[in-house]
Amino acid sequence: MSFQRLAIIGLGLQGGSIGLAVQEFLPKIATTGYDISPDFRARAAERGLVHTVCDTAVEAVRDADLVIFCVPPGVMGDAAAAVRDAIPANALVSDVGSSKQAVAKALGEALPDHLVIPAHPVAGTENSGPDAGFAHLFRNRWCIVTPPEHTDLLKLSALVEFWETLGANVEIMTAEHHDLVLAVTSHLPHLIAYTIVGTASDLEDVTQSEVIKYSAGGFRDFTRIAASDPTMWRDVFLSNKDAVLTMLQRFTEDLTALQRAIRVGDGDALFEHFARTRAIRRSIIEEGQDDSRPDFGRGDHDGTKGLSE
Ligand SMILES: NC(=O)c1ccc[n+]([C@@H]2O[C@H](COP(=O)([O-])OP(=O)(O)OC[C@H]3O[C@@H](n4cnc5c(N)ncnc54)[C@H](O)[C@@H]3O)[C@@H](O)[C@H]2O)c1
Ligand SMILES: O=C(O)C(=O)C[C@]1(C(=O)O)C=C[C@@H](O)C=C1
Repeated sequence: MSFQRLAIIGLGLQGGSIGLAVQEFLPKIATTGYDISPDFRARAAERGLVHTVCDTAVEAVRDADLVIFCVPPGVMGDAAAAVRDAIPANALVSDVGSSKQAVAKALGEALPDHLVIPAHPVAGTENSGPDAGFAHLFRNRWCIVTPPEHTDLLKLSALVEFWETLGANVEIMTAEHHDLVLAVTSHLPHLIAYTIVGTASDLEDVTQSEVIKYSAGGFRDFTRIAASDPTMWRDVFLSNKDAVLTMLQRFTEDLTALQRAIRVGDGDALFEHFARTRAIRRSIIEEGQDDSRPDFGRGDHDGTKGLSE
């Protein structure tokens, strides 16, 4: 089976990118969309993020055979509950939330009579809103699908094919495993970036604005991450609390070990650690997952500038 009518709820970075990607790679699918912000709906229509921007969510989902919720994790349940009676009974419901157990629970409770197969494209930028989306966001990125047990295999494979056609490499895992893995690969790095940028800013009396002056170095990379959407990231940390706290505990222990190595002058320990992490970075690049793309997601709406094929 393949989908014919997609409804996207939330027309920001993710929703907008899905809308544009579908128009480019799955042009036979008719797309409708809704965003809670009237200004964003107007902008989404201007940019043509979907074929039809609707004034209500009910209108957007009414004829859909695939509905994807692209709203912050904390409002997934409310956004779904608002359209419970309007989503056709045989439609597949999915989402793009960055945490999976809490979002799956919220969607399941809001839509007890619908089939929900959650997903998470591990692809994004620090930008948000209807101007942030671009069609190639998912190209060569992972999309993790976390189906419930005993799910409809036909619909699952249609969803996998959908994401693959948008350019993603799909991986299937449990929501629990997803949340643990993403806690360390995505959520913790964001927490660290938010922390270091905040700390540096708090220290401005000491550094006399040198934070800004010298931020062309490694610090600049942290400021990009720390510019990510506050609403979304508040919700990610609250909705993946247990896994994040587990990983934070481990991280703190490792940081303390490095702190000790510096204090006692254990150069070997520091060198070994840094050599290991350098090798990790190089293996990521060898696997073709390097993301140091010039202009990646920074307003070119294409994301391809500077990309070598
Ligand atoms: N930003 C990333 O890098 C990234 C990557 C992968 C997944 N995600 C996930 O995707 C989802 C959306 O994130 P985004 O980056 O597109 O955020 P975004 O802020 O760009 O877009 C979210 C949109 O949802 C709208 N919205 C909020 N509440 C709504 C409601 N009740 N009904 C309809 N629209 C509503 C907002 O107005 C906004 O336009 C989140 O769950 C996030 O965890 C984000
Ligand atoms: O590149 C970025 O700006 C991102 O933060 C993208 C990123 C990530 O951590 O990798 C952020 C959140 C997601 O849910 C998925 C992707």
